[in-house]
Amino acid sequence: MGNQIGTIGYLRSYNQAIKPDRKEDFVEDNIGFPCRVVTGNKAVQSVFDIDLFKKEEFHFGVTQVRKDFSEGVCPCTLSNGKIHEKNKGFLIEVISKAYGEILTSTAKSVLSNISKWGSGPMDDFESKVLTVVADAILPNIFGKSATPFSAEEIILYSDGAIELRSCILEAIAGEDLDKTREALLSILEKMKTSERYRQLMDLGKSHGLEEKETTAQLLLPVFFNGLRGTHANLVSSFARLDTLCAEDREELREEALAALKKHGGLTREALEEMPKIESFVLEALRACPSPNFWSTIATRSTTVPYTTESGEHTVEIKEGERVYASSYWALRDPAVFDKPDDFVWRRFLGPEGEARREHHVIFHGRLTDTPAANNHMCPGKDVALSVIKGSIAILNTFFGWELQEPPVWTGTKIARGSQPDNEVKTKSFWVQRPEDLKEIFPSHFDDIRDMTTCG
Ligand code: HEM
Repeated sequence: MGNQIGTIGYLRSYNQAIKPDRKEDFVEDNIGFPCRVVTGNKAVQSVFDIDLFKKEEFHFGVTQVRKDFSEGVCPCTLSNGKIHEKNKGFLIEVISKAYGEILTSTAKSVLSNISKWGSGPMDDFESKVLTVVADAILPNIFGKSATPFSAEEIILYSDGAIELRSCILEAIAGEDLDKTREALLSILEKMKTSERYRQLMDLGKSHGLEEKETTAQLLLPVFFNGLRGTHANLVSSFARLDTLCAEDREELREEALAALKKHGGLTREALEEMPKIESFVLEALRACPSPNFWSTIATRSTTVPYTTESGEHTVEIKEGERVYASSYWALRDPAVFDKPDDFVWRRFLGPEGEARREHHVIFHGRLTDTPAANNHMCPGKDVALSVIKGSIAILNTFFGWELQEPPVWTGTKIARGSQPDNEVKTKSFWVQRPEDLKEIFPSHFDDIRDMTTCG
């Protein structure tokens, strides 16, 4: 298959274009360039080995980072070797500092944003959710900026900073990057005037990074990997709530309410007492993960062993071969997830659910693994899970809504990633259990109570 046909197939059918037959886990394919597509859950574990597979600098699968938007600095995610270790070491420190207050700021962000939403239809609901994510995460990294980062500029910058790979489409005629450039400059200005900018630069220096490199690592890795990644998975998790029956929604609500009451708010102890919320969120992230792939290049010719239902296999990979691993299909591998196409929100409960975390590879590693400077696992795993679980617990417990359309996921829409094919828009939004909301979050109650209440 040629590059052109491969591109058309992938852009048209996205995950479905690489649907596996489950007999072979390293399939030769073309998704705009020749590659091995890896879809088995056990097989992707070998792709995490950074001695065998490296990142293609500046490239994410079918897309590439525009060098003029990153000042020619390769973002952490796509760097290798010693440079990756410096970048990752710095970001691990930045993100672990952000983790301390993440639940307090998540509760504050969700409730203060909701107080501005009103109860009428919200056609821009998804961008409102991005503001929630930005307000929860960014103050823990940059301190309190005089002017907060806006969802609009984050979308403009992160959409424009990435383009289709040049070998796929020579150029997208007439693309207007002026707005992207303006958004980039606005984000940079807010970063530079933020409370913690100097501290961040000093931290970068202690990891051997110059100011330009430190700034670049705070841009794409935080605003694209971090915010857009968390946003896509939160929108999906929110929409999945709509697919549950009323009894199941109530069961999740009761669990969260008891934990929030007992601990007087969204604390780490409270979240630990919400295994059902956690299982629901992990299942939402399994059913439609964002990102849905990892692209790598073989560092040397090698023989990779792997197991499928039909037994033990080996595959010969040549040096320089592109290996494109699909988390979408790895998380739907029937060898490790029973009835993978069904949304089973209790899947990650109990001892069996605990064991299944080993196969939950959304963060580029097992959920039970630890991100480190010498692996490519996501350093924002705990921050992201706290924001998503905390937001879902508050939304489902104290609020009700009706969507304009029921969500549908086909895995065919590249522009939607993990989110439902149809944009999530609300028809109405209301407060429920106002007395409990007042008891647990008194300082937010006055701002919210004017919304229509119910229950
Ligand atoms: C649910 C939300 C998130 C998911 C599913 C996710 C997933 C991932 C995945 C799969 C990778 C590896 C990408 C690759 O190798 O191609 C990655 C890398 C990364 N993520 Fe996340 N991420 C999320 C949220 C975050 C957050 C909140 C942050 C930071 C605030 C963050 C920062 C990073 C960074 C810096 C890397 C590069 C790691 C490296 O190169 O070693 N992510 N993430």
